[in-house]
Amino acid sequence: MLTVSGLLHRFDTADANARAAVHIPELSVPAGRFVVITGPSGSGKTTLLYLLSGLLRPSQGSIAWSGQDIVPMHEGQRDDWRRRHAGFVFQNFNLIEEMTAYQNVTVAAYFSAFSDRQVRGKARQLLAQLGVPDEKRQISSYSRGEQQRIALARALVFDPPILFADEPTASLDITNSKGLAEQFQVLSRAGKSVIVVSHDPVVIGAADSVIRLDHGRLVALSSEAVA
Ligand SMILES: Nc1ncnc2c1ncn2[C@@H]1O[C@H](COP(=O)(O)OP(=O)(O)OP(=O)(O)O)[C@@H](O)[C@H]1O
Repeated sequence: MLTVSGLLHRFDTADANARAAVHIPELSVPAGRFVVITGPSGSGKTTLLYLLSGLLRPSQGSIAWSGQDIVPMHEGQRDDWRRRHAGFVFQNFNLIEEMTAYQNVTVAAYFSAFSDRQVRGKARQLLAQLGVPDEKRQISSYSRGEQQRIALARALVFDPPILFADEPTASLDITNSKGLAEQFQVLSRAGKSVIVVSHDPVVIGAADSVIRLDHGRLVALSSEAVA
């Protein structure tokens, strides 16, 4: 369960009258939902995603995941919270070119509490499940759709309860976009909270709830799941 209260973020901290990039008085989302954040360019979508995932600390307000407010946490505590709770998928995949698919999925294991064996098994299982050929070749030789699925496998390797994605289908064709949107549905049905910034009608159409922003404010909610 996500509960947001009095959330406000200004990038220009010197000017108290500067327009807030994000201002959301109240929002709550039950756990295990596939939620899309959409809206025009500059409306605050990425800023909201970064706030909800603890990558950015708001100027004011609280952001509680399962009752735990991440805003008062020190940076190290927030890093630790993210490691244990969140996976990320980005528009440009952010994969390491010189590594294989499997190495990309397992690279963060060095910094985790998981055993090598657990991570190795999970990585192979995810690559197989997502239909990515697990071969010893460089990332650049994989198709864009395969690269995004490798990035998804990497985000899921520690089995986080929350998945964040920022425009994950922006460089995919319609078939791969549909495939990824279906994966998000599968993950949310399995109990994960999936929070995705997207303009893509395919992704928006697949979501349980849609949060529409304009000038940093929530202007529409598509479902009663979000209140
Ligand atoms: N680091 C920053 N410093 C100052 N202003 C910022 C910063 N990051 C974002 N902004 C501003 O905050 C507002 C919201 O930006 P944000 O990137 O969240 O919008 P968006 O809806 O994700 O846009 P797009 O769809 O174009 O990616 C914009 O006016 C942007 O210029």
